[in-house]
Amino acid sequence: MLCVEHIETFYGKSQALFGVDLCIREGEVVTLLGRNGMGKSTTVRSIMGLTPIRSGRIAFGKKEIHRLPSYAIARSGIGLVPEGRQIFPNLTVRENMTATATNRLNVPVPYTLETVLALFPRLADRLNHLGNQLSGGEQQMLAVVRALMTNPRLLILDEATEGLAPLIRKEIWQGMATLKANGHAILVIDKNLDALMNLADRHCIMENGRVVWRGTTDELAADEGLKSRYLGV
Ligand SMILES: Nc1ncnc2c1ncn2[C@@H]1O[C@H](COP(=O)(O)OP(=O)(O)OP(=O)(O)O)[C@@H](O)[C@H]1O
Repeated sequence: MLCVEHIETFYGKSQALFGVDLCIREGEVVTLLGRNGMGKSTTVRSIMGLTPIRSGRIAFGKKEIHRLPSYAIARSGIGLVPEGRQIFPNLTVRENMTATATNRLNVPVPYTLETVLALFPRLADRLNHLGNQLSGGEQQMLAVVRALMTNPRLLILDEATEGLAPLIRKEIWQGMATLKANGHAILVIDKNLDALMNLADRHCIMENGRVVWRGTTDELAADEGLKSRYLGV
């Protein structure tokens, strides 16, 4: 579904990615792991065209996307929940959910207010509140819901649970587990390794702009050294 092949990305003269490869198949949940500053967000920014790659190739389905502007990449079916929950603060929760809702890819059963609220029931009581009246966790759920309302084929979460209370985090992971059970493909970056081990099929560990390890959850669980070496846990 998503195929990232040997991409190199720069910030000005400074190279951040050195030949990153990453593949996500239909229905798969894949993580990008690694300490701070290793290139996880840059990989996501590269996929979304926010920091265009300098070399390599990115294909989504049958289409090459790496030369497209980021709005066109999003329209091709990738929903990003970026770091720092960028919801509309002066729109209500309901308006936030419907403002960008679309079904461009003609998904047979598109998300509706009801189906996304079933994933995050907490938001149902808040429909008429303004975005800026929500707690951080509720804003993050709203950011996920807003991405889902565009009916993406792939959802990307970049640090979606950063700084949230454990209970709220749990609710977000539960929502993600339901999405996975429904066959949704998800790329997830998070520091919450236990939750990721429960959720994900495969993991890629990044160090200094390269993927230095990839494997299944069982393989990651079996290798304590890996965790202390690359993840600091
Ligand atoms: N806007 C930017 N301008 C210049 N350099 C940047 C910029 N954003 C990131 N970098 C650099 O690119 C490298 C990769 O950073 P990136 O944010 O992708 O890492 P990360 O693994 O996502 O870490 P974090 O968890 O801290 O977000 C780092 O060396 C970082 O300093």
